[in-house]
Amino acid sequence: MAVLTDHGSMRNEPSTKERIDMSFTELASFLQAQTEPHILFDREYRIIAVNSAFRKYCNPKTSVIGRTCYEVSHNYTKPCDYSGETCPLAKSRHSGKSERVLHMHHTPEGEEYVSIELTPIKNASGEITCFVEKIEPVKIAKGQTVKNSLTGKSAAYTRMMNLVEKAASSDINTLLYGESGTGKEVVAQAIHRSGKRAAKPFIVVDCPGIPETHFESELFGQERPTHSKTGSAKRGLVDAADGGTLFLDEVGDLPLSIQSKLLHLLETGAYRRHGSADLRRADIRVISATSHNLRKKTEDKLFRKDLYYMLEAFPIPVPAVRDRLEDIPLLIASLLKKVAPERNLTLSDEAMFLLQTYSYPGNVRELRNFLERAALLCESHEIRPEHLLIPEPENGEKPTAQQISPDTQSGQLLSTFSGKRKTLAKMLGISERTLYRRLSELHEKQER
Ligand SMILES: Nc1ncnc2c1ncn2[C@@H]1O[C@H](COP(=O)(O)OP(=O)(O)OP(=O)(O)O)[C@@H](O)[C@H]1O
Repeated sequence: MAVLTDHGSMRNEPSTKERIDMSFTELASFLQAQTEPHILFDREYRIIAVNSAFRKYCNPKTSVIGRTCYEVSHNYTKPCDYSGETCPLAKSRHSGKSERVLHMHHTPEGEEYVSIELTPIKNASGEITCFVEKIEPVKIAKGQTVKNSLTGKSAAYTRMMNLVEKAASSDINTLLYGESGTGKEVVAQAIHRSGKRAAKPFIVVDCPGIPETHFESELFGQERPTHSKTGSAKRGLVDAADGGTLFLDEVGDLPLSIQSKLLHLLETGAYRRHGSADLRRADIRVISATSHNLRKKTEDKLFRKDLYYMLEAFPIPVPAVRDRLEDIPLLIASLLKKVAPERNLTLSDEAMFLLQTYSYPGNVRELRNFLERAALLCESHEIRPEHLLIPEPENGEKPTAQQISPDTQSGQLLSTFSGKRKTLAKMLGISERTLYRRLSELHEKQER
């Protein structure tokens, strides 16, 4: 097939058969011509070749050839799926097809999310001989763990990040739903900051916090009273958000009387200040959040159906902490930088164990509270269990070795616990030898 090259001339694109017959050298030369970072791997995760764009992106101090992708990109000693992440190579080896995933990579600027497209290369007998990986940095999540932004690399959080990235590239009405404290406002801010309205205001409407009698004037503004000489007109939040984003937090609490006016604004871009007949215009993007079942509210006639469908054009579930337990160590690191930036606090293995086995009904907010309190109570550099004041589990049960399976909290803990295995065994009430046996059983189950 003839295709147009970057320089405007025509060249022949190799047929599928020719591609399959390509030697590694020819593949490496193909990669070199690509503008995005590309890597060529063998089946054992070892890097065979990289292009110049990859060297620029990764800026390695020593050669990466012969090293593994998980070591170079993640500083891991084992493939990503052993560390609780999705591994595109393992997926592609299994499916025989191209796989696309969002991953967090180590780069000279810190950790950043990248979109990975991995294509298996097959020989003439149809066997996969190597893989080509294309890496595209994702703007939305740049510098997640170091900046005041989104933190997480679990499967549930990565699924959300994929949607967040898409929402940020458009102006579509977005509804974030998830339990209280999961970080819906943080996600809304990230969408705003990564979109084309980033330089314009991000205005929060705290729906439960505004009394119904004041809602209209707060949201749409108040005209100057006709007979008043002293009073002045008041700008509303819609006006303040002009050009930017209006974030409707707990939108289910929006009074019914306001819902029709908001619907009119969303449909026409026009609204009236309270006490005025003049139409005003606002160019806003709306992101809403709810921790309640909004659909149920529409069935109970507490929320207008037409407004619900308008607001939920692009729904994004924000996962609860219990559905992304492997993110806890990352969240702790990120939150400690916020709550005690000067102190370089660390956690004892026992404290880490407690935080990784708690159920978090209050989600990230609750984790943040534990750490804020611990930072106050802890006078040294190490947070210990007595500084955390974690409530006892309601049923009084501590995790046991018997509960360890890939989908239980203890199973997750085994894969992600960052402290010493000796402490973990002690906290679980088992010997180190049993712990290692459980761990290898777990890996075997995950491999299948
Ligand atoms: N991914 C994250 N990384 C770091 N901190 C986070 C993250 N998500 C949430 N937080 C912190 O958790 C707290 C709660 O976040 P946020 O207010 O966004 O949650 P919410 O879901 O909007 O809560 P609510 O439903 O109660 O309004 C905040 O202190 C926020 O800084």
